[in-house]
Amino acid sequence: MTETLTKINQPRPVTPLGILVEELETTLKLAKQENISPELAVSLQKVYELAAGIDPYLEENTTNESPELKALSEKSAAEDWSQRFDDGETVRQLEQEMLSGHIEGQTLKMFVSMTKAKRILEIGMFTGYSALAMAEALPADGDIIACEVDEYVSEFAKKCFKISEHGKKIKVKTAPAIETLKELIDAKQTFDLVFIDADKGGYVDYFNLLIETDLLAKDGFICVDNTLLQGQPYLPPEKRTANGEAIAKFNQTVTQDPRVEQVILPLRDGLTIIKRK
Ligand SMILES: C[S@@+](CC[C@H](N)C(=O)[O-])C[C@H]1O[C@@H](n2cnc3c(N)ncnc32)[C@H](O)[C@@H]1O
Repeated sequence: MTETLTKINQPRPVTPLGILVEELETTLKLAKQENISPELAVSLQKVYELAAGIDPYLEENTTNESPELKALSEKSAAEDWSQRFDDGETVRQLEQEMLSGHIEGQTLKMFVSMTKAKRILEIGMFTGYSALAMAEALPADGDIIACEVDEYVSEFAKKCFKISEHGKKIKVKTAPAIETLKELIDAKQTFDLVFIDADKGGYVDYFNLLIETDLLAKDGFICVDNTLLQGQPYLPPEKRTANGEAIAKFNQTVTQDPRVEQVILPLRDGLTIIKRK
């Protein structure tokens, strides 16, 4: 491995749990400067250890990612995304934190195996981690259509797919996802599993298109990422960003929709699983 690939920037916390652990570290530091009771000190330490131990424990006890996924993840972390944006190579500011990673990738792989999905649609590919993770669980004649709006990151992902025997199952569509979805509907395409992980403001439209057409197979599943968006949907509404507001609206839309049933898994930044009733 080259020196550049091993020099990995540490991702900032972008999940409710990651943010909670960071806040607890600050709380502990502040508490140590105060004259707090030994009971409060013990209690705070216990709260911190309970929260901070979860992610490392999940990492330790989840099947390792493949060498190809590990390489893709390291290559994505080593890329200077701010520079690519400043140079006009990407159409928006991308960041390594967008990548789903080991635990979510393995979860998606499990869903593909459990549902015996053969056709997958991904809306929002970035450097291709989740697409390749799902491709690894697909049978040889399975396929994934991966939608990505950014040309630079599409090419980045395609290069990573070439080093995996499963990469050939992934077909990248570089265009706004809504256009690709409409093309797929016109072409009467149907998917067993759809993973939504793109612009949060588009989630409601993607969901409605999937449910109202045959794009989602009759007994198909939709997985939706970031549905806890750093805690914003359940924190005071006045503190929400535009993305937080979009996710709060999306969750409410799904909850009130009588055509579907769903569950939000508190995995990473929240992963919702939806099926038609
Ligand atoms: C969170 S990342 C996807 C991460 C990826 N699924 C993974 O697990 O590694 C979101 C991606 O969606 C793309 N995107 C944003 N808006 C889009 C749109 N309207 N159509 C297609 N892709 C879009 C962004 O360029 C970005 O690469």
